[in-house]
Amino acid sequence: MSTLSEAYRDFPLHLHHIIPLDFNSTRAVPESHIWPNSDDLISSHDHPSLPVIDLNDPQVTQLIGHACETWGAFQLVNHGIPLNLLKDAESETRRLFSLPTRQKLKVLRAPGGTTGYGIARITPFFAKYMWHEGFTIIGSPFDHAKQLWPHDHAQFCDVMENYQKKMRILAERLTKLIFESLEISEEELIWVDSTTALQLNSYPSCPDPNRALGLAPHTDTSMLTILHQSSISGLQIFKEGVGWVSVMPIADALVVNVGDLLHILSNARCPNVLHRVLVRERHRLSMAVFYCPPMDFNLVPVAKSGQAPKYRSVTEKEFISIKAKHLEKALSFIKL
Ligand SMILES: C=C1C[C@]23C[C@H]1CC[C@H]2[C@@]12CCC[C@@](C)(C(=O)O1)[C@H]2[C@@H]3C(=O)O
Ligand SMILES: O=C(O)CCC(=O)C(=O)O
Ligand SMILES: [Fe+2]
Repeated sequence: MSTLSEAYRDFPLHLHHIIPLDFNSTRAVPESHIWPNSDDLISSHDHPSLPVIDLNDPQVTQLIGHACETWGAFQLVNHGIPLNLLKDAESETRRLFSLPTRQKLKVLRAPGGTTGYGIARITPFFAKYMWHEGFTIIGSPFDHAKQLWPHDHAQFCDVMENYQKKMRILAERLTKLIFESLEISEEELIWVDSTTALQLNSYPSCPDPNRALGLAPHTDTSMLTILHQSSISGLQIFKEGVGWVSVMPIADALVVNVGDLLHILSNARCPNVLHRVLVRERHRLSMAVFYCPPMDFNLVPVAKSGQAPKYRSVTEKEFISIKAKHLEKALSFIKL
């Protein structure tokens, strides 16, 4: 097994855990999409906010290291990704989700597949459905784009391929800075064969935003994730001792968060930050790039001197399989 797609092939989903609601023809939130404890969805405002880091800051290594160890996330400015690429990617994302439902269903994710249109993979673990539709790209989106726009797919493909390429370079740069600050020695293997998955997210306009949820609380199955959110708020991260903290959209900034794989590799020094997405009356978009080492990469926890390893070593593919079956309980299976 060598690719991300292959890693998920053994865990096919039922179609009702893939096909989104037809949001265009839904006037009220159906029972299936109403989440209990909706009080918890109203966020408070008097709490610290996520650090904002300038990639050109002379202290950037320490700043990023500290943010990863305390919050497991930060906002990044001056990241070097061309701003018109962010804009183009967002507008291509909008073009995709604006298509009629029957058109989007042509590129529905296969039950054992990873790429294409559908709801979040984590859906089967929750009693309620999320107010969300997604489109996952790994490598070239050509085959799907050609089905969506038989004569007009070049722009979508160019933008999405370029976006992945640039984000991968940024993810590598950030990973190197984090490794340097945590004193994790680099293994060549990581830089050569790492993969990225690009997840386009759409949270349709919701008639009753306080009772629905865009994405249920989850951690990402990645080394790190680089997210671009549109100007509409909704993302929240859970901070130990504080609670749910909203990540306020900053124009042109990127949100970077620690995933499960860096959490393991850092011997739990970096929290794999739990996050969720609230919905709004207005349509919200986001684009997430999941940066993952090669599938047979062996995650060996690197402890600070004098500390014992908290997890046993595990290959990425083994961890992905455990997580596909057990979701948030996955880490308890490798705990020492
Ligand atoms: C590389 C990845 C990361 C995946 C699976 C695969 C492709 C799609 C990603 C997401 C995107 C939406 C949230 C999430 C929780 C989901 O359900 O699908 C993510 C998941 C993970 O982080 O586990
Ligand atoms: O839409 C967002 O702000 C977050 C998306 C997310 O958490 C994900 O795609 O894993
Ligand atoms: Fe996420």
